[in-house]
Amino acid sequence: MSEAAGVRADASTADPGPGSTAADDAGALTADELDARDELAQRRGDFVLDGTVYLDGNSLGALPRSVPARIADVVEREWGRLRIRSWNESGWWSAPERIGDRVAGLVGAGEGQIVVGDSTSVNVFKALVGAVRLAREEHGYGSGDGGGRGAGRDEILVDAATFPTDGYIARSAARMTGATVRAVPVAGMAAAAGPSTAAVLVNHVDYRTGELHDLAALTSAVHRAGGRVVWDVCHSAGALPVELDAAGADFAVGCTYKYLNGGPGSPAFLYVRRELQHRFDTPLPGWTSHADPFAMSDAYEPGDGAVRGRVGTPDILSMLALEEALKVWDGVDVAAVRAKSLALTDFFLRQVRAYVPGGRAGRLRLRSLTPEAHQRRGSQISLLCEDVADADGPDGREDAAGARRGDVAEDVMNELHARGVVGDHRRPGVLRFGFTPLYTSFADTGRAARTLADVVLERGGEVGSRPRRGTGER
Ligand SMILES: Cc1ncc(COP(=O)(O)O)c(C=O)c1O
Ligand SMILES: Nc1c(O)cccc1C(=O)C[C@H](N)C(=O)O
Repeated sequence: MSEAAGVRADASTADPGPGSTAADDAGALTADELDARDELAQRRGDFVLDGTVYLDGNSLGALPRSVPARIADVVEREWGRLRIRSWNESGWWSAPERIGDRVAGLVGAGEGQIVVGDSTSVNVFKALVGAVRLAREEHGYGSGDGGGRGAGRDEILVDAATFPTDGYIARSAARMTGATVRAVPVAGMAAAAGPSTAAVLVNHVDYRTGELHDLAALTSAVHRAGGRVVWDVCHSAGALPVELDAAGADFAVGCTYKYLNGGPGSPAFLYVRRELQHRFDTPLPGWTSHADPFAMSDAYEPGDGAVRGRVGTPDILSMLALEEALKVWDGVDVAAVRAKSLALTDFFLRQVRAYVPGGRAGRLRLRSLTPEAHQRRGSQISLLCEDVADADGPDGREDAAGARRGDVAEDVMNELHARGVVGDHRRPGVLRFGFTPLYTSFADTGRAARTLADVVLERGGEVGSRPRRGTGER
């Protein structure tokens, strides 16, 4: 048995910290025991993995084994031999809605409400402008861009910690619609929504900290204020139950290359709630969203249903890679994925705390930015890693001259990569570890925690001082 696999995750010796929810049955089990009980364990074989511990599926998911052969078939047979016939005979034309329905099942949406295509950034634009236009129409200000200024419903609230692209696009959407943007921390968003709120744009899980926000409660609050809400579910789709329909979400966007494993740059998705679809006034009314695209008419007449979210020709190769990748979800219950995700992140935190007691590793300090409470935790753990011997404060900040000093977290992550543990680093000072329950094992997780401890203790000047059996290892 490897050392990592033999680590006992004993909640009584690890220090789970205030508010911890770690004292569960799993707390007394080793990685091997947890892997033996894991009902998703056999899914790991569906992916191409090597000897590294891959904890970066929240940026780019691993390759499902069946994708290369499917792509070869699409290229050689569907494109190479069937050529133009494939738009109909191979189902290329209807792929955005067909694959949208497959994604729908993973994000709590009924069929006919999701279309796959474009990037998340482009879909944020469609959804946000659509939401502003809808809110204005509902409040009698007309849907004309710019027509709402001063008349009310002229504000877009954006998650203050948003992934940057959402904020950039929101500011452009605001300029186009004559609205203004206000950045608000998600915790204050419900209170901030009011009579001037047209639309609210929120990340379901914070990409930097891994904090999970309450989609249902915030959606209700925005609705009570008369606004419309757009959820960015990039970091929750495929990681935890999203429940778009049940929450009454208006719009949602998400990417498919993270927990859905669609591949680099795989198409994103757009959800428009069924009752709103006929009033969705897209700012990008491309020809493939037309009611009769091949009429090639001068006049735009929007199609019905999810098709209205389309723009131009679908990116078939990426889209069909995604469709194949989604087959790993056949027979998988998202609730089981969530349960395993929480068990993995609990296990990781317990192990790190046991190996680096008090988060102190000589001159380095580790502190979790990810909420302890399960209902507020996504599927990643973010650890702030600072060099406290640095008199000017946390690494990575700008000094008085505006120069960015070295970020010790970046060095630590580079060293983790060199030792076969792949997470990522976000400035300043954040080590991110994403846990994809379909292919991450508890043995992987134990090895990652142990390697992290080795690296920070060495870097912090406490070489070789990691407790070898601090968590009750056998
Ligand atoms: C929350 C979030 N939104 C949007 C994006 C950007 O998506 P894209 O680059 O596919 O447009 C990302 C990641 O890149 C993200 O994490
Ligand atoms: N989309 C990415 C890319 O094209 C290159 C590198 C990283 C990404 C990411 O997805 C980053 C990710 N959204 C994040 O949460 O930081």
